[in-house]
This record gives sequence, structure tokens and C-alpha cells, in this order.
Amino acid sequence: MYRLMIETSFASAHQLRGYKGKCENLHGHNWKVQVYVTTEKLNEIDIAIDFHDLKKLTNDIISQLDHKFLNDVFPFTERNPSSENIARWIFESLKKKSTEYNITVSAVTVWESETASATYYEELK
Ligand SMILES: Nc1nc2c(c(=O)[nH]1)N=C([C@H](O)[C@H](O)COP(=O)(O)OP(=O)(O)OP(=O)(O)O)CN2
Ligand SMILES: [Zn+2]
Repeated sequence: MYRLMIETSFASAHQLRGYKGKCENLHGHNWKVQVYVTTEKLNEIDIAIDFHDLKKLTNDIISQLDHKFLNDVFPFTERNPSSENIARWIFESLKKKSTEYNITVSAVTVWESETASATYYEELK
């Protein structure tokens, strides 16, 4: 198996509804996003997916979050814009957008600071 990773970032504001502490207040992060994909087979030029294509797919998704107040962006109007939920939303969006490629989205990690991250992945059946 091959596993590839690309990294990108976005900046946005959020507030965690119901959080008992300062994170309930409006504040911002420079979020770092790492996307992991796997494949068993390489294509005719021996790559799984062009890193440029994977970055573009990811950036098209996170452009919906960049420089936004996340609590106003669906589905974070209904679910808290925690690192966990942001990672899951990017994972699920990327899974839908990458069907034409011979890859499996295996995990998305979202860093909200240098020392704190959340990863969403699905167990393989
Ligand atoms: N499991 C999660 N815990 C927390 C999340 C989250 O998304 N998932 N989010 C937050 C807040 O977004 C908050 O902004 C985090 O800020 P804070 O804890 O203050 O971060 P610091 O870097 O300032 O924390 P230090 O502990 O001082 O490093 C909170 N928790
Ligand atoms: Zn925060």
C-alpha cells in the first residue's frame, strides 16, 4: 500500500457553543490541515494522485471555510465547529469529490494550534 499526505491551511473564527470557558467566546485560529490518502496501485507514470490535484481538491473544500465565521457556515450552524467536526467535514467532502481518482481518503487531521489536533478516519471494513 502507498500512503500520501498533503498539508494546507486556512484561517477562520469560531466559538464553541456550550463550552465552559474562554473558547465559548469569538476567537480565531490559523488551522493546519493534513490529508492522508492510500492506494494499492499507481497509475501509468507511477504516482497515486498528483499532489497538486490533491491539494486543489482539498483547497476547493476549505475555501468554503477560509476567512469565515465558521458558526455561520453549514453544517457548523448545527454542529459545533470543533477541530473534530471540521476534520470530519473535510474528510467527508473530500471523499465525495475524489471518486474519479484511484485513492481512498484514509484520514484528515486538523491542527488548531502547534500542540493540539484532531483526526477523523473511518475503520476499514
Ligand atoms: N477536543 C477539543 N478541545 C478543544 C477544542 C476542540 O476543537 N476540540 N477547541 C478549543 C478551542 O477552539 C480553543 O480555541 C482552544 O484554545 P486554548 O485551549 O485556549 O488553546 P491554547 O493554545 O491557548 O491552549 P494552551 O492550553 O494554553 O496551550 C478548546 N478545546
Ligand atoms: Zn478555538
